[in-house]
Amino acid sequence: MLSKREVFDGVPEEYLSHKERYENAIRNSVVAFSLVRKMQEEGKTSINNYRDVVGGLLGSSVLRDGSPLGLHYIMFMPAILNQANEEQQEKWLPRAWNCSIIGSYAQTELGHGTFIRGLETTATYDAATKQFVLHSPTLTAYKWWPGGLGQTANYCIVVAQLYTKGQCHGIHSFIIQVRDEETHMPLPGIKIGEIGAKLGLNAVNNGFLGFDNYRIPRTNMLMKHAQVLEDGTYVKSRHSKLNYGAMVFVRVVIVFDMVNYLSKAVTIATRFSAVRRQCQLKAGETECQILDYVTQQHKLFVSIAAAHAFRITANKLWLTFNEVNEQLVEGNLQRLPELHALACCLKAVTTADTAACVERCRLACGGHGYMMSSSLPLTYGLVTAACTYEGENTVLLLQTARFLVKTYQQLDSKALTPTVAYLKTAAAERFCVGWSNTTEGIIRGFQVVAMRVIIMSTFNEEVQEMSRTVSPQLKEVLHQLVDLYCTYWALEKLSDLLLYTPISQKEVESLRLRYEETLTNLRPNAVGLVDAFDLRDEMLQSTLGSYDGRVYERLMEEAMKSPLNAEPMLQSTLGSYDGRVYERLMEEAMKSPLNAEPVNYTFHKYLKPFMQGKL
Ligand SMILES: CCCCCCCC/C=C\CCCCC/C=C/C(=O)SCCNC(=O)CCNC(=O)[C@H](O)C(C)(C)COP(=O)(O)OP(=O)(O)OC[C@H]1O[C@@H](n2cnc3c(N)ncnc32)[C@H](O)[C@@H]1OP(=O)(O)O
Ligand SMILES: Cc1cc2nc3c(=O)[nH]c(=O)nc-3n(C[C@H](O)[C@H](O)[C@H](O)COP(=O)(O)OP(=O)(O)OC[C@H]3O[C@@H](n4cnc5c(N)ncnc54)[C@H](O)[C@@H]3O)c2cc1C
Repeated sequence: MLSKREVFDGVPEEYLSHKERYENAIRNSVVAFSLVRKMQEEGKTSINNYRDVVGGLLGSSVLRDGSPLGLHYIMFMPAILNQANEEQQEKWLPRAWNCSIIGSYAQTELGHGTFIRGLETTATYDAATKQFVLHSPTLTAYKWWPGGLGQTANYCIVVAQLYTKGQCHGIHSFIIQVRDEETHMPLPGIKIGEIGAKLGLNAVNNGFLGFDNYRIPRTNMLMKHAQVLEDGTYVKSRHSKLNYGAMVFVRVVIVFDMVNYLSKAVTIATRFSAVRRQCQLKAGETECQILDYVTQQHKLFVSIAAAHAFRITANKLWLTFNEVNEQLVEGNLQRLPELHALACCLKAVTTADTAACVERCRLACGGHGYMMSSSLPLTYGLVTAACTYEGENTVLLLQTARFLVKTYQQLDSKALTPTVAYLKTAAAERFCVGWSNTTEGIIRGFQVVAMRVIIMSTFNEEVQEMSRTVSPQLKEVLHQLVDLYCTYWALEKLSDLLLYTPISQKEVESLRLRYEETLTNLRPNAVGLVDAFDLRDEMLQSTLGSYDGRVYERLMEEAMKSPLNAEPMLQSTLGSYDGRVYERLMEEAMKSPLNAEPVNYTFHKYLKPFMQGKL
């Protein structure tokens, strides 16, 4: 059995080189995912329910800056489940599930990420040989970003423009072997490497991939929805967007991911705020806990409420995802647009809010929040990436807007799907809804705003669910969180409410008072509420947020681990750009020490034994 960090034991990741981080990540990942394989063998996890197990590992301290094996579970396997026919699933899923092959998901190119109908990689069918010819016609056609592709994966799902009989049929997915399973060398016609250092997720090994007339069997096109017959005849899918299914799944999973990161960040900041004493409320008194300042409560408490709101929302979205997918299996596509719009909206809103809240948690901790040892900068780097990947937030909100506008236009002619039924009520009240400073009144106000601007998603609090399953004391606190979350956003979006609802100045003033009262009411339970997230110190990995409150001792212990305290200068800086973006990006990528060698030693020492089940 491998020891967790046999080479770099005791040296925090921040002090490892780019190459050492990758080697460390491979070592930690094969140890971590050997556990998943053990759980498979014991029947404790299966292909259809491994989300929580893998999610727990990917959010854990062992893989705190991502994993080169993450995309294998997050997109490679779900894409096979979602887009391969039964015969293809029988061939590929068992090997993917026991990790005898490691996959990635290659859709984005140097030149295109959002506009996927503009992707340039081509897959041209050759009926004479019953093969597809994959080709990257330009540098901008190179796949760029796929997680794990740099030095780790030997297969990947590639999204390419399908050509057969001289006609283009748009983007489709193909499963493609990119490296030799024995030697791990790139196969002939494959140009592959890693893209270089990033703001965060530097253990993910994001890669680039170019094809030079690379041939694959016809049966490597994923054919659950659309097919190409042996003679080159194209059979189209029931719905052109069924091929986009893998992205919908990941957007749903990202909402759960945000709950984990937001809970961690606000636990760290709230506990630190209970330990940290700074300045006096009254001259001559002892310095007070910074958690007693209303300004600190304003910074932090809405994040506690948001973590609960996002968790309830994520669970509801997961239920909707499964409901709609069961209907898709039966051929009922009616709710697919609603699921797409929901997944877009909630991925965009939860990632943007979480990134803002995590940054606010860092700022609430003063200088100590800026230390890597606090874990807040690392957490920010992880969540801010989610605002971009799996669909850039602006673009996804536009997709939701498109769905809401279409729904509004069909308001009188079409039955509304569950999540937009409120539009009928808001319309019926002809926007003259009376205002009340209650949770229900605020939600109704936002429904009216949404009705008017048709781009606000509404907030669907599960208050009833709480009243059935919690004690009166807990219900009171949870109601305080609901109140806080609603009054916070009512005050944040006051301009919309003033524009579109009859809220009066007097009611705004009482709303403000109510907000501060709620902060005060929540104060006694603030630490208890973050303790309730039940995040162990090993998960938080933070000098500021440890359960025992020994903040200063931990800060000093961590500082003494810096090699700078043991020896003189380290590090150097990188060159700057001259405006030739794609060529410069590729040149910079090639500077990565990982690309200096065709196969990193960790393949033969760790990855290959892991894939062969010998670990
Ligand atoms: C399982 C284990 C999990 C463990 C947990 C792990 C924890 C870690 C969690 C997360 C880590 C995630 C790591 C992810 C790494 C990143 C991967 C990537 O980034 S992969 C690449 C992602 N790329 C994108 O998302 C591209 C974004 N662009 C698009 O999606 C599309 O271009 C578009 C913006 C939607 C536009 O598409 P298109 O031009 O084709 O459409 P339009 O012409 O605009 O027409 C829109 C109509 O099409 C419908 N539509 C669009 N998309 C979909 C869809 N996905 N599903 C259904 N319908 C769709 C839309 O409704 C419109 O319909 P109409 O209005 O015409 O009726
Ligand atoms: C950490 C990380 C991991 C990733 N992993 C993967 C992976 O494993 N596999 C993969 O295939 N991809 C991956 N990606 C790529 C990711 O999916 C793309 O970065 C994302 O889709 C955005 O595309 P882009 O970067 O080309 O930006 P662009 O599409 O060029 O967008 C740039 C900006 O232009 C604006 N914009 C673009 N289109 C519009 C529009 N229609 N309306 C208004 N504004 C617009 C937006 O402000 C946007 O931010 C990853 C990205 C990151 C950051």
